[in-house]
Amino acid sequence: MTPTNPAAPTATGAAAPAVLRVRGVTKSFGGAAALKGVDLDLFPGEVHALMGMNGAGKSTLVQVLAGVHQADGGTVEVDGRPQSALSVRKARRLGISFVPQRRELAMGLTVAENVLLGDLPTRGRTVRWKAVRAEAAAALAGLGIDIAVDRTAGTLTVAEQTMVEVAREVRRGGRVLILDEPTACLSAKDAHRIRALVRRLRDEGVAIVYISHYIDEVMAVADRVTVLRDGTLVRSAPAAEMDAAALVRSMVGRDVVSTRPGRPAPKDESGLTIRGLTHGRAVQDFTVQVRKGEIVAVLGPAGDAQSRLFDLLSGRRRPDAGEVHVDGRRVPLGRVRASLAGGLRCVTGDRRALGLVAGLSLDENLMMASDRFARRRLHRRGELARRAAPLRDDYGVVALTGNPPVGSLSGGNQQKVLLGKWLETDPVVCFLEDPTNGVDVAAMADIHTLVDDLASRGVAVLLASSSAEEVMRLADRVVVVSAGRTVAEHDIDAITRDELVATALGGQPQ
Ligand SMILES: Nc1ncnc2c1ncn2[C@@H]1O[C@H](COP(=O)(O)OP(=O)(O)OP(=O)(O)O)[C@@H](O)[C@H]1O
Repeated sequence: MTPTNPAAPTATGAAAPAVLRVRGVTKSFGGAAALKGVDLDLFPGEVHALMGMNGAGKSTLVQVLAGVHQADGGTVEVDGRPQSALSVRKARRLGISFVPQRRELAMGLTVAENVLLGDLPTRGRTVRWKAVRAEAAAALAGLGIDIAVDRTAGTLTVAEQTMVEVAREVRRGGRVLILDEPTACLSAKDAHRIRALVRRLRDEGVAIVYISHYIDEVMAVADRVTVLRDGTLVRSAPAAEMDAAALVRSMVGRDVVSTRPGRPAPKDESGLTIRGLTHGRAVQDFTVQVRKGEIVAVLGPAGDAQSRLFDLLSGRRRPDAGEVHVDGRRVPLGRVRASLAGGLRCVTGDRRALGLVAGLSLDENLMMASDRFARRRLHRRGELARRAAPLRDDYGVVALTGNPPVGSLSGGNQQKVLLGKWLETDPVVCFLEDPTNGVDVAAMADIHTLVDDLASRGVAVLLASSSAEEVMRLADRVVVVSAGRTVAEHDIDAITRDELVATALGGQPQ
């Protein structure tokens, strides 16, 4: 099981010694083991995918390598030299760079300032701003990234933010680049740009650790794949020796099939009617009708129109124009309370910032929405656990220890808590923004079944998704949005996946 080869061929075919060699790394949190003796060899000029189900230990392992967590046991060698007690600073000095799931740019600063953060060129005590711009522009151009250096980081798309972070890390001398789900929630086009950048860095000799839940993507980009399950390495092999089904089996321990079920036909009554909804440039004249029991998808890059739709439908923001009707009744806009009272349940795509309260426990988060509707204020601890238990089961939420803070759960488990929290509160209409963001293949299949059940119960579902596969799997109809405007609308059985991707990329299907 342990990868024993001391050297592996690089993309150029030459043998090179491992830049990073990990042996028997263990790590526990509160007495529960997240890593149980993991080995990993990483070679220059390879894309090494790290795969596994939610909670398998991928993020913990890379955080040990990046010095964020200290391992309890085992060894890490960089260029053949054992490193004890890696800190973030030490890891960085050794050329190990980490781009975490959540982007970490200073959003108020410019792209140039972010690329050179911590290393601004100065003369005496004055920053040489011209040099800042020139050096940042050169760093970006050197990687083929076309982003103006004067733009404020906050105005960048998620894909652009990722590229700027990668440029910063490469400029700092990163020889090992760890990317934790760099394409989660990106449109097909943006994900393609990120993968092109990864291949380019690989060809320049950078060793890349690539965490992703997208099997097709891993098969396309990875040279080697290591699979973790329950904190243990179950397989490490060249990607060419694996196929998608075998990969799923080694991650999950069984086959996973997620096929479109025969759902009852939608009712004739409208569950949700949106007319002329407009907010700035993000959403322009958006009109859609969703019948009870129907799933209508809004396909477009995550982030812009989709999060704005979340803001408008949930009442967080008031639109410039437009009307929303739920079950035939007009819902006052711009007030969260009115949106909830109207029967709308909106599940955000930004679970960390908007969806969950990180400091509260798993069970408290899971029951928070139901308790709000029941106007329940006081909890006895045992009672909370008793009420939350069936929901944990139904939504397949798994924690290492009893009832930890929700923020310590793996990404996929957090996503299940978020869905459980809202879907159990008698919705008339659900707006779901990228509901399988960051979840593993098995959880993805589970969540798709939950959404099917929701529609079968007669709920009108508006699904914002950046994944054509997900839209094909779930939706009855699809609305394609680009730059805030609807550019196409199709019945799902009247369009193929490839035509859908082509439309989303800007062209009209023939
Ligand atoms: N700081 C922490 N405190 C307590 N438990 C933690 C902490 N960090 C991780 N864990 C637990 O360790 C296990 C491994 O988590 P990890 O985040 O490494 O999984 P993962 O494979 O990256 O999952 P995902 O695909 O969902 O991101 C999980 O059960 C998680 O709840």
